[in-house]
Amino acid sequence: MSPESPPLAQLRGVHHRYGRTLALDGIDLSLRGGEVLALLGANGAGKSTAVAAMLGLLKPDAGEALLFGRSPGLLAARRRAGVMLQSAGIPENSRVAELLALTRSYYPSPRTVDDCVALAGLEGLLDRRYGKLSGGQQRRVQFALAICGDPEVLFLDEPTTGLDIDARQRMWTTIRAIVADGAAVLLTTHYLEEAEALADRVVVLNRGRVAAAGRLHEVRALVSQRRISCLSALDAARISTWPGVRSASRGADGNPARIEVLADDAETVVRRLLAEDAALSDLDVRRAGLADAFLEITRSNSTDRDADVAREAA
Ligand SMILES: Nc1ncnc2c1ncn2[C@@H]1O[C@H](COP(=O)(O)OP(=O)(O)OP(=O)(O)O)[C@@H](O)[C@H]1O
Repeated sequence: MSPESPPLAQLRGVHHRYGRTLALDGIDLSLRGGEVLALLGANGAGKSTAVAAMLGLLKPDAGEALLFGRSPGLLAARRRAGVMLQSAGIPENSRVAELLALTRSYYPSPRTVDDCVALAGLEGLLDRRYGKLSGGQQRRVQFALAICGDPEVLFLDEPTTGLDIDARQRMWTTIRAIVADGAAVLLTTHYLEEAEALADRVVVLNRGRVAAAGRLHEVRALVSQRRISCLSALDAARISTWPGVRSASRGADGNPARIEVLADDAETVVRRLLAEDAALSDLDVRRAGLADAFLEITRSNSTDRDADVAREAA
């Protein structure tokens, strides 16, 4: 993937309201071949609305959506894209094999049925009626329908919700293989470890605006905090009052001997920990993960926005 390659899917300055609710407030997004872009945000942040606009399922009030440089409503553009949405609207009485055959028929050069079964984990499910499958099995069928056309762009709206760990890992493996072949994937997820495992780039939405965007490590680096972990008998409540410490807790990983400290100034805090507890052991210091970054970005963004609103109201 090169930053110069033209975007396969794009939103430009998109605004959208549902009645009085401002769902998208000037969003720019672009998705290029060979990358996974993770769209993150709290409930109601605008992720599904952004995906719907990219697919031409809703017409934004302002701005434009482009799929392969064209209107996303055009059949020619849609036949190069695969979609897995939260509400699938799949007929319950149909058998999985029929659903797969019908969806494959929409695409010019679909994957073989065997490939779809292997990639989506549909072994033993082809003769079953969709409505009789478990939630996780239905999710796998939806994934198979999304990838069966061998699409160049794949939209996955919370694809692994309801999947067990094995099924989730398998879907991740398939997504990685599809991207390695040059496709682009737009993924919305509430599982930050999913974004961490798959995404090249991350866009964090907050109240319909882009709160942060960048490569995974750049977004993570927006958070200067470090997570310090060690075995120590020191009092966690007392550590949490030290300068440079955001929080301290004991036994977070189930081990009552372990203390975890979230610190802005890791070096000073580590020096003091070592000075106060000569028996301290198993020290580990790491950059805060995407989950910490996400929380901090959305929290500080909300605070800024609240301040804006308060200023406007004044
Ligand atoms: N059809 C609709 N009619 C009215 N309001 C809507 C509609 N769809 C979404 N909204 C509102 O628009 C905002 C953005 O919703 P959206 O579904 O895009 O968020 P999301 O980030 O996908 O949330 P979630 O993580 O819960 O799926 C929310 O305030 C939501 O209540």
